[in-house]
Amino acid sequence: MALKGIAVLSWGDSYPSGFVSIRVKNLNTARNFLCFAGFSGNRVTKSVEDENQEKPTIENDVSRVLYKDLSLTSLPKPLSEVTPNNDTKVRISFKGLPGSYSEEAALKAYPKCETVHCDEFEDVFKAVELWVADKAVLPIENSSGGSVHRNYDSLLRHRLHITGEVQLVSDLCLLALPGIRTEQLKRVLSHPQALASSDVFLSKLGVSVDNVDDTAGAAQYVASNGLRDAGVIASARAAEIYGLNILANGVQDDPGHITRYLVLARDPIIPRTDKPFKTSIVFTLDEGPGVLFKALAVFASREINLTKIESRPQRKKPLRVVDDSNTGNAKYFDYLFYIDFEASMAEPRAQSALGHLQQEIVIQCKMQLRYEHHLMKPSDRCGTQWQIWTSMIHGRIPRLLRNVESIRK
Ligand SMILES: O=C(O)C(=O)C[C@]1(C(=O)O)C=C[C@@H](O)C=C1
Repeated sequence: MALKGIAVLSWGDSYPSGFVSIRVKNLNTARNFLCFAGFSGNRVTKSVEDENQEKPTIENDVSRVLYKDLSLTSLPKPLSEVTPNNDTKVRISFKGLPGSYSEEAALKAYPKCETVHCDEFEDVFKAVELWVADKAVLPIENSSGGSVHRNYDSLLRHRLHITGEVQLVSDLCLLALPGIRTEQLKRVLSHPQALASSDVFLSKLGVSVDNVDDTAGAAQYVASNGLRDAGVIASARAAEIYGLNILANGVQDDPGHITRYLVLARDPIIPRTDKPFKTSIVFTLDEGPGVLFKALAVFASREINLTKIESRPQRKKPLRVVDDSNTGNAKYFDYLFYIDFEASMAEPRAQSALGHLQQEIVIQCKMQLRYEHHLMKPSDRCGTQWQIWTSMIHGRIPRLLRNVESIRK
């Protein structure tokens, strides 16, 4: 596994957010229920960094591309090197090459950050877990393709906390080598999502399409191989970095095509009420009529707005009844339900909603919130990751840390 390249870029904003993890267990059915929750601010409101900073230049971008590979085997880095202070930049890991939309999202959130590009989503998480990066920026859904399911699944397998959210309107461009005209293109390379999002435009072009891992990777590939018959769907920044021309911009079918990214960190933030917060939870429910309805009603009855609901099969126990014998037994998938709602866990209505969910919808459940009291060092990361906040809210201490670990595997 290799993390390739580090970049320094600009702009952004960050959100206050914290992260909550809830775990519930239905003792009646001996079925484990897990809730897993987070906070994230629901919109970028203000840059945390000085806006009068030096803007990115081609020289900076090229040097970024030329950064030598980072090997995770040499990690973790000493704390002093990775802890941002007045003199050091926040390091943000993302999937893709410099010039990808994920990097743009990282720069939107943290204008002066140093970006750490990773080949795989797993590496994006690991970069933060191993202290190569301070935070990660991860696409979680987009307005045309919906949820990025694998990243929902990955959230449960890793120890990171959701601490913010960034939304990026992607202006998709058609790029090609200098001197190449649109009529000369026989194929177009890009990330499958970017290709899908510009389907109408590409159909009119009458070209074949090739999937590549990320939009900037496609730009780099065409540029470095001198492919004269190939175009790329990528950002204007990718054109600048890899020396391609922009033949057309705004080629996405939906002009307002938005990708929503999560900001992940090793430490959660403390829930507050002075800014808009979003809380994310994940749980499983017992089978039965109206159970999901009752679970959602705990929010509706408190006028808590839900912004997202997603369900994913529970991998460790995907089926409730397994019967291929045609005897009439139904097969049920066991699902994890992910819900985002607009409220801070510092608000009594959010506490009471989750308390209600815990006490009445999911019987005898346990709940815990992830909370970090102090800066973690690599050595005590595991031990302090799961500080108990539940006792402050619910007057009891969760006892199921072990099970929380197991659902991640
Ligand atoms: O390939 C990139 O540039 C990415 O950042 C990834 C990604 C995605 O994962 O959805 C982000 C936004 C674009 O619309 C297409 C691809």
